[in-house]
Amino acid sequence: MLIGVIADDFTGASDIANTLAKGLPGQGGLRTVQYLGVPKEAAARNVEAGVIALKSRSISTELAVEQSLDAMHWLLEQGCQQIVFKYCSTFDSTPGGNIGPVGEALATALGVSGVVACPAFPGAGRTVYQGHLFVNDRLLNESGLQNHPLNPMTDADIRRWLRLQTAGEVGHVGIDAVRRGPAKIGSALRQCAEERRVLVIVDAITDEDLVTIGRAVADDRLITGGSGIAIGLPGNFIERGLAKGTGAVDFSVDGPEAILAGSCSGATRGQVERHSMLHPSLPIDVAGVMDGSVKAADLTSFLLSHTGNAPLVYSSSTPEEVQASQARFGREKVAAALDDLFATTAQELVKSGIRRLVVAGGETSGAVASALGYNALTIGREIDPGVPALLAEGERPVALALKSGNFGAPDFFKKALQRLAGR
Ligand SMILES: Nc1ncnc2c1ncn2[C@@H]1O[C@H](COP(=O)(O)OP(=O)(O)OP(=O)(O)O)[C@@H](O)[C@H]1O
Ligand SMILES: O=C(O)[C@@H](O)C(=O)CO
Repeated sequence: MLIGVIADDFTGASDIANTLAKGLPGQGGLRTVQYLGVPKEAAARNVEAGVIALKSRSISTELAVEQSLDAMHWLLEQGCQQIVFKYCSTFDSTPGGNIGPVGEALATALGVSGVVACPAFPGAGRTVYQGHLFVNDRLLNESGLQNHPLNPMTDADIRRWLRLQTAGEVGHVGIDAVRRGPAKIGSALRQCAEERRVLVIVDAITDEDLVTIGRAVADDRLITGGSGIAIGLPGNFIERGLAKGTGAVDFSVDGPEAILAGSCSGATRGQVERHSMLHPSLPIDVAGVMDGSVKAADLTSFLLSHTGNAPLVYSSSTPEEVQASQARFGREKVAAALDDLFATTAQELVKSGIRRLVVAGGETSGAVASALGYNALTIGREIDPGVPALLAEGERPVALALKSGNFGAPDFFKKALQRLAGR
């Protein structure tokens, strides 16, 4: 294993696994596997990039640091030369959140400083300019992310947001330095290290900027960012003859299908609206879930009775509805109840023979993937930017798409089911 990634949620892990497996056009990517939590056993020998999916974005800082360090140790034991800490391209975290503390703890453990922190993912509209994060043409705090159910993002200046979480000062390398090339980026990062700035927000607006940053950090032990930061990394190893460039695995799994959407993000709500016009779809009554009158069995029987027609169940709601439920039942309680519901539903679905499963939302996907107990998922072809097809191998293979809330085209659900079946 050459590159080891510690991802703070499940869909984020799939996202960066997709980038590593895809690589750059004409160059190829790395043979990549996504692990659900820190594996107990050694990785298979042909794995070139290992991505450990944690569920550490919204847990206590202490636990997030502990789990991330465990993951780092396992990855180093597998031979990794480079560790990447993957967080959300919209920098999802609270002011007391985990990006800063985990980044600093990994840097201390690896004895490094002046470490890149860059959430840019231009393919999904996320760019960093003058230390500010944009989603398409909007500042982060005006992009809809200010209404996120778990971590409302209310400041687009991610230097300032990160500084709320870190022990030390945060550095910044602007786009001018990035455009002057790898050597300039390297010297700017070294300067930050000399000033004892452990984490350094680096501007990036295009994929080319990210490739340039990738070249600048070819020999760095630690890199942090969104999936975009990995665009240039496979090439460093392929060019040196250390990786073969074989990348994503082609597979197809046909059979009964289901879609579960727990994300309330704008893109998912659009996908739900579009899909439910033409396919059997069941909205989840959140109050019913909270009083115990809506159960997993209700969701399962709906989905199983409509297989063949791409059935969907969803809790996705508008920001106003989410706020009303949270005010009535408590933010954590309602999230836990829904995550549990989706997890149990997924277990029952797979037991009943579902072979293709599409899940929308990072927390929701985490709950589902943990409940299904898959240890390792092979990375297949990209469905939409940031979302690969995943394969849980075994006697009865199950193909999955774990979609970040804000990812995917409006017709994502249908497209994902087709891609999983190799169509
Ligand atoms: N109707 C609802 N009311 C309140 N909370 C909800 C509702 N539907 C879902 N939730 C909770 O909101 C959270 C949504 O987070 P999730 O990570 O799944 O989606 P997301 O944040 O859009 O995706 P990502 O993290 O990939 O960007 C989950 O914990 C889920 O249980
Ligand atoms: O980086 C992103 O936007 C996604 O991979 C993600 O982490 C959303 O949960």
